[in-house]
Amino acid sequence: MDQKARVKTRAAELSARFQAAGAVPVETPLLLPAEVLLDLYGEDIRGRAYVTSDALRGEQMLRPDFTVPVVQMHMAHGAEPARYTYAGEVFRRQEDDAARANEYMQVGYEVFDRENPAAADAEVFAVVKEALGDVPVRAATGDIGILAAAVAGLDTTERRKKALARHIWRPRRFKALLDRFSGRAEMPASRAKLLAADAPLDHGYPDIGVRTQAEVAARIDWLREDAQAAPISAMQVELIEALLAVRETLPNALEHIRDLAVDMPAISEAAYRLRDRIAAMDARGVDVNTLGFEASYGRTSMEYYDGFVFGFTVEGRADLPPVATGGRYDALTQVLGQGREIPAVGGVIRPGLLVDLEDAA
Ligand SMILES: N[C@@H](Cc1c[nH]c[nH+]1)C(=O)O
Repeated sequence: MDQKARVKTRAAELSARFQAAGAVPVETPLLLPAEVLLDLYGEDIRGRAYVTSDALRGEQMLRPDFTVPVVQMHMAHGAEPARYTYAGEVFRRQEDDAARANEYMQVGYEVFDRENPAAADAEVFAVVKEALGDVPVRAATGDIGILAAAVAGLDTTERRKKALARHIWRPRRFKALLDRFSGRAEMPASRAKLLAADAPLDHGYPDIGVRTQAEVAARIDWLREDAQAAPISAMQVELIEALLAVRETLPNALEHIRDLAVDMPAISEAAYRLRDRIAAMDARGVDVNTLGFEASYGRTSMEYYDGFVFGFTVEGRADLPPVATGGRYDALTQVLGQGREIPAVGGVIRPGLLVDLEDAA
């Protein structure tokens, strides 16, 4: 059998497994409206989606994933609770590694259930893990909700918190902002000059940039206002950095995070959710004592994640993308829900990688 046909067969097996776990098979269009949906993925995918124009329908893109169209479909006419599975191709441009596929299959499992989010997290993780069988993978878990709560709890202006929350996904920019907001980094001379000028927009040459004068003025206003705000305290910065550095087994991570929560009460709720998730995973037979938790895990993937995140990577093969990934995306259901929302979590397996690994075994 040729390789593509084998991958399809393997995908059908995975899909059958997910159906046996309670999921209903669904299909989504290959072409999606880019103007409405592309921003929901965040910067990485926005730069990597194949977008084309259509005179009648506006910008269209080749499906970069299934989660967004499945959420859209569920919010339009799905009954609750719901479990879905899908199998098909997704498309993402590769920027630096031509050897990586720009078109590959995903088989997914998504749970929309408001009853018990911790149990749903554990269910998705366990179902995906079991479907991976014996291939030598290493699992990592994280929680975007803990980071978001820590940022929301900072003692600083709303705008700064918003800026930091937006940059959770870009660790270097996040760090640079934190340095700036805490006064650890000096303001660059060029900016100091800009903020000091009376009429910074009267620069004497035509506007050729992508921003309008009004946008530039608004940005300068915010930089001025920000320059007046009190710095974020050194202690709060240290707490955030200590949190970002948490990287140990789940039970140890929980303990560590609870310690941090003493000085950072804003993360207490999220720490309870982590505790409940660990208990739910344990109840599903996951060996939580050896499972890793990295607070920074998932900070470079889909920007719709806002809670539990996980991935399975191939042991000793850092060159390969993860063979399975997933996470919780409660807020996405609200964005696409037109007034409705439902907690939701899911994950995908790449059957193409699985076939390669099984061949190599
Ligand atoms: N859609 C995600 C995986 C996922 C499914 N459900 C939740 N997350 C991806 O393609 O990376």
